[in-house]
Amino acid sequence: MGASASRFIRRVASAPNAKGLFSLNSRSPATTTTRNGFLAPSEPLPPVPAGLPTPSEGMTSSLETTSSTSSRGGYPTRTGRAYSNASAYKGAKDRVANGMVEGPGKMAFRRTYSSNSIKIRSVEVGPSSFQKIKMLGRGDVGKVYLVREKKTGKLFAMKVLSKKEMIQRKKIKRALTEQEILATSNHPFIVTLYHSFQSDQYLYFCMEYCMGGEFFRALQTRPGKCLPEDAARFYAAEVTAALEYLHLMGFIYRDLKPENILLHHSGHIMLSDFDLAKQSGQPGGRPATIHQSELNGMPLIDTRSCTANFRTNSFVGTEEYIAPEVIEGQGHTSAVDWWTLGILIYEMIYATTPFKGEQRNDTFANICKIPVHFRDQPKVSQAGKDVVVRLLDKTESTRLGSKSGASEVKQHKWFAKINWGLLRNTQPPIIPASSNGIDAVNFRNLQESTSIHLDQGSIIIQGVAGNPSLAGKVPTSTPGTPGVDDGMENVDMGSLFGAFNNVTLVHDGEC
Ligand SMILES: Nc1ncnc2c1ncn2[C@@H]1O[C@H](COP(=O)(O)OP(=O)(O)OP(=O)(O)O)[C@@H](O)[C@H]1O
Repeated sequence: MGASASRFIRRVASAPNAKGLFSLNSRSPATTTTRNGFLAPSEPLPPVPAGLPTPSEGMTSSLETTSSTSSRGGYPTRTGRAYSNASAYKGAKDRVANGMVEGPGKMAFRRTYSSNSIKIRSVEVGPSSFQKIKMLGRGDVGKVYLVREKKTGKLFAMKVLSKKEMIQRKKIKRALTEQEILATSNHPFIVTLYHSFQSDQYLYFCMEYCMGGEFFRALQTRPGKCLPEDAARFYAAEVTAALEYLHLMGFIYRDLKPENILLHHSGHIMLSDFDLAKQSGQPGGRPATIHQSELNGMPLIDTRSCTANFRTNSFVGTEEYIAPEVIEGQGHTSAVDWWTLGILIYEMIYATTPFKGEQRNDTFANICKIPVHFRDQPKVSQAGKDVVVRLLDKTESTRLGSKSGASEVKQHKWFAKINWGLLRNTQPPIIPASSNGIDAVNFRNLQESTSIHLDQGSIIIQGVAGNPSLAGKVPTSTPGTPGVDDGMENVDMGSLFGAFNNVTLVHDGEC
């Protein structure tokens, strides 16, 4: 592997810090099918109804183990992660408008945000409903496959996580968190979940297939491995819209990096990999408050208030993207996501992250101590440098976004050219190579030593996820015994994975 490639390898580390455990990580992409079209809700959100529950205040600390990560199949990666559960976003979804938007020369459908936009049903498929086509990516405890649903012929990305690995690496909570976020999110820039279910050995996430592959890989193939400032601004804007939505739902993402940004075939982004995300203690988040814009007096949603006063101590993230307050073990808030946005913008423009050191400790020391430095080339506007400096403010309380969240970031002058309401109708700077989907031209060729056979898995209906009405409709098996070996015979899989919901999610316009 070349030097430039190895530069991107983030090893995930596990080492206790002052107040919590510490975990770093890496990634790769995969997803599927289309829904009715594409468009994102980055326009100002309507006021939040009063009376929504408020989160517990004060500091919480979560203990999380970590994994180490290197490269995936020879493809550079980095690190970070966390956990959560299911009914969080309904409130947030209820707050947003929906509709159909007409863009220049074409019409696209916007995902809707009404409470009716996602219908949750008992799971209607199982592993054997799908035919495996190829492996798209792999992570610490799972693999992501391009699959075709036998009945409909539709393509999906199927993430398959090994229960045994999750137990051994203490990653169960993370999988539950990921499921909750995916199952409740309804945003054009967040990867869509269609089904989730479990067999005796695996958890399955059947997701939209992001045919454009990893944004990280797209960056690697650009001249100089970077983007012109205008293009960087476009992707930063889409990421900001996605973070705005997550914060509104009460989630802190905590693992923004190019490897976790997938590209829809249209070229728009789709955020993925939510196992490091953290729920702010309150399902649905805390009610947003409204501020008046200092620029034009318009009302602005304060997404910061949705996670306000929630601090967590987990040491998670990707080495070069970790915020100073995480390293220093002070606990952190949703402001960490604005820090990572600053690193992302810098990396998109300069093809490197700003604080990268020889060793991990050098990187951490740089993050905490040295100011961000801008090279002479490429030339970057003053506003571009300013937004990076403001996002990379080492003092969390004065960082851009720390007062009122996304609306504050969106108002920075660097984003003045962005039409937030039409972001989804804007032509993305990179249009992924077109493909029939099956050839997965935007993915590396990965070989797997041990293959997972989808036909051999039967769904387990159990715990809170269990639905008696499904008995007899899908093959079931007794949790905890068959196929689980190597000292796992006595592990009560039923209780460990009982909170993993077997569901089919029907999105607007689908049936
Ligand atoms: N929806 C998708 N569409 C296309 N490719 C995808 C999709 N989801 C994941 N992938 C591919 O699979 C790779 C691994 O996915 P992901 O990072 O979600 O797995 P993971 O097991 O959580 O990994 P990690 O250990 O880094 O958390 C991605 O980098 C990407 O290449």
